[in-house]
Amino acid sequence: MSDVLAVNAVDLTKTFGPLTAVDHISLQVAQGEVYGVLGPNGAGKTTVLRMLFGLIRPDSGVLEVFGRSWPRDGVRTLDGVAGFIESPKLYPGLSGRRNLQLLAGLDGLDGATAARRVDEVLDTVDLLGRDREKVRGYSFGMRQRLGVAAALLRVPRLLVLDEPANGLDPAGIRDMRALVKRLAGSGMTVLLSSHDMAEVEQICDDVTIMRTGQVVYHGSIAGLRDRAPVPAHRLTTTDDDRAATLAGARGLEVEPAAGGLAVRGDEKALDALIADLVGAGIGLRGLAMSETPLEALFFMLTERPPTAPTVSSASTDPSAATADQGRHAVTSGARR
Ligand SMILES: Nc1ncnc2c1ncn2[C@@H]1O[C@H](COP(=O)(O)OP(=O)(O)OP(=O)(O)O)[C@@H](O)[C@H]1O
Repeated sequence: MSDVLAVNAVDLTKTFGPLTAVDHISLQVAQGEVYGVLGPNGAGKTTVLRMLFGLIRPDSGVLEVFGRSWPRDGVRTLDGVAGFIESPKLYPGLSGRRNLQLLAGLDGLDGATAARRVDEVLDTVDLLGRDREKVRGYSFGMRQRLGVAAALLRVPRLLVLDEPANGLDPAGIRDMRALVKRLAGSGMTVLLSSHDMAEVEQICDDVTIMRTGQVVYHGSIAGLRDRAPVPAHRLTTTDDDRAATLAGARGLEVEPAAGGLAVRGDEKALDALIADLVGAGIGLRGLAMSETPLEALFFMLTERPPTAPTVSSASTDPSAATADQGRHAVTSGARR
């Protein structure tokens, strides 16, 4: 495997009229890496992926895929790249298998090779057994997995998935995550966009977090964990007013929340609060973490005022790049 980056985006910017959808973003995805681009709706994730797939052109900046770029290499930029943006394009009136056979034919695979590859990829995405049914009858999750199968037909070096679990039910999310993990385990480079911190945490090695077109963090998931704040707990008691006073006295941040109080602060202080509640004769009806530490950090990064400084820093952690060193990658599954 060469040292060339799977994706190297430097200072990428894209505007739509007055809106700067992607604002001087940089990011690098090494070969073999599972890289997440994370952000809330409208952060600019899909716009980055569209630029990678050559569906739109950046206003400025450089975007290389395995060392190739659209202005220099045209459609060869997508050699070894597969995936899809938003949802895969499939023929609903044809079976899953037939869809894949057509695509294999378009890619010039001979009959025997095509048949073997189609079987392999159907097996990989767990659709063998349902492959002769029309796509029209597939669940949304099955369609997404068929889209991944279509991408895998080409034995890509880089697989780009745009929010692959978006809109899936819990079982569909579980299956899709398991599939992406399996692919990642096979050594394939994966670039995944998501708005779900838990998904990225489970699947990715490194992440770029975007907010309104800008990078607010990039670096390793491990580095992100080190920065995560104490998560909030949802506390429900028989007397929330007095419980709030006691929480405040213990130095905990407390605010009203649906069905009780949101309490944030040191775990020892939280333990002491429980003892205080018991001592004061206040009944405890519920105490549960209402977000994970990483979710707390994600909301902090993507919902605070935009003037706030970025969380990542170059400091001593080489994996924690600053925003102006930025990294990014995006893709879509356009077949050419
Ligand atoms: N073709 C376009 N014309 C005008 N505005 C656009 C266009 N494409 C995207 N935008 C705007 O650019 C911003 C970023 O959109 P983008 O789709 O990249 O975000 P995203 O992070 O992928 O969000 P989502 O998860 O909702 O898809 C949004 O404000 C969006 O409305």
